[in-house]
Amino acid sequence: MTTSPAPAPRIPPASAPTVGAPTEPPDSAPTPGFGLPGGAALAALITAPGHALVALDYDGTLAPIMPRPMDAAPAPGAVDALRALASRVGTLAIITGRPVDALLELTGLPTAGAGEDGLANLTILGQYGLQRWEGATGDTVSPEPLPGVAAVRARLPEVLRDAPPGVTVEDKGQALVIHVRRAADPDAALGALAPALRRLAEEHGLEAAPGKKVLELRPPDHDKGRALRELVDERSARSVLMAGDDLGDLPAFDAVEALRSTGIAGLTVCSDGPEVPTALRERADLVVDGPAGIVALLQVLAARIG
Ligand SMILES: O=P(O)(O)OC[C@H]1O[C@H](O[C@H]2O[C@H](CO)[C@@H](O)[C@H](O)[C@H]2O)[C@H](O)[C@@H](O)[C@@H]1O
Repeated sequence: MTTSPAPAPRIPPASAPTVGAPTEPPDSAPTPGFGLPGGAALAALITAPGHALVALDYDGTLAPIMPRPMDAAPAPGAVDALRALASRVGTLAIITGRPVDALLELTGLPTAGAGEDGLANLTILGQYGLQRWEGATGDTVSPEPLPGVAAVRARLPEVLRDAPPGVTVEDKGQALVIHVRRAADPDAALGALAPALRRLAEEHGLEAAPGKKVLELRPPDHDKGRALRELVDERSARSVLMAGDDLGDLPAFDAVEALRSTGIAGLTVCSDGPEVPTALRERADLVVDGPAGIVALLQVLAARIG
């Protein structure tokens, strides 16, 4: 006989400020049902916020999924919640597949002199950690793209010659994303294109990483797990929260679990929705209802930290 693990506690957005673990007094035991170790991490985050690192994915977590990438604006209240939390925790990070410049444009966060705007503790790790933006300075560090990216870019028109209408390419400079969401049958389109795209990526030293109605052709050896681990080490964080919604966030969930074994309290949060992979939902300590639920959680955290 097999048994399923108990589902993670779920906090609906509207009631997040009044129910569940985030409203527990910091010095109380975790809410029954909101079990350790996630509850311990939440308590640590609230009682010692200066040593906490809060990391958030963007698409599907801080912003609702949209048909076109350029339309994915932050959820209502998300930017205000980020601002509120940035001045209250040791490190606030957005760890995203997006390029830094696209993220700054979508969120409207300042591009320079951000420290003056209460965002000194905000770090953006773009393109799965390849790029880095610091709120304290407004500076972005971004390496040269791998040569394989240009080679793949040149070959893509030929590989996508017979792709159905609605298949598009997002060129991120360091990576190329094939989007099928606007095809008549997205899953069929991706199924038909994926083998050739995977071969193309492999030929040029890139990896093909699946996501929500996309296949990303991107440099290997950079994922959100590595990005999160390195930031936690650098900041000597004692507690870490990671929130995400897609397969690209799983390595960061792995990192949180590995960090727990080193004594760092960790909490994984799933921003739930119709396309969230089961593997991610099942791994989360806490499940909230999409970006609205994430915003409510961030608001509660900011309020509890005070
Ligand atoms: O790590 P993330 O911040 O979640 O970024 C991952 C990818 O997200 C974007 O694609 C996803 O969101 C789009 C807009 O809602 C949607 O149209 C698409 O189907 C989703 O897969 C983004 O376009 C990619 O570059 C990111 O890598």
